[in-house]
Amino acid sequence: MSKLILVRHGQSIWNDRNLFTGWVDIPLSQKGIFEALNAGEKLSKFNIDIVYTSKLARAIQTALIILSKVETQKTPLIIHFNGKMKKWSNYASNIEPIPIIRKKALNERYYGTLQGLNKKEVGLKYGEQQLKLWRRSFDVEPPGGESLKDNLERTLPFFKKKIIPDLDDNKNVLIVAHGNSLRAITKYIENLDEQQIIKVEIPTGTPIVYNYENKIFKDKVIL
Ligand SMILES: O=C(O)[C@H](O)COP(=O)(O)O
Repeated sequence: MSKLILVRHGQSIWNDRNLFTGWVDIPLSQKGIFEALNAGEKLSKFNIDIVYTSKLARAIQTALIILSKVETQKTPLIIHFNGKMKKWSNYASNIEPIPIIRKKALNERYYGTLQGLNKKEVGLKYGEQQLKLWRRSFDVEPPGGESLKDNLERTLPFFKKKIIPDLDDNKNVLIVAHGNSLRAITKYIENLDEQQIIKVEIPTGTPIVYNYENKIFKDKVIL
């Protein structure tokens, strides 16, 4: 049996200001740093074998803070896949690494021209109903951006191709990502339909743990 742990990054500076963020690469707020530390404390006794994050700083920052709290002799190691960084930085003969793999597939949903706008002001300008459609419908795209369906179509192939095999290999996997990329994964592993996923909210800095055995996700616990 293996474990899958999902964590949405801690609060970012733009979460705090209620701005659409998407792919804008905003770091954690002070509260977000505390949330990440708190998540790390909750996960301190977990034996984490591999970590996946998005390419965005708020997820990477959260993952590194969590790993600073995990009690292990292993060494967190950010994996680089290109050029000299690949050749020169992944050398780790005497250490047992916890590889940290950063992938665009796990990025937040791209919010298009809404990025940087205040969510409340968008609601006042376009109406609450439109705001809700842009934020929580399954397949309505925000202007120039990705719907949850689009997000799911880039996140799930990666999840199935790379992360499921790790779980099948009995590795305990931590994914630190975003509200919508984690909703996409949740839809798949909990077998939710398009109506059910609309209501799912993923809180910041809160570990969600599943046991995985014989291709089945079970025993969900929110820490
Ligand atoms: O990108 C953002 O603004 C948030 O991280 C997620 O926003 P949402 O809850 O409006 O989808």
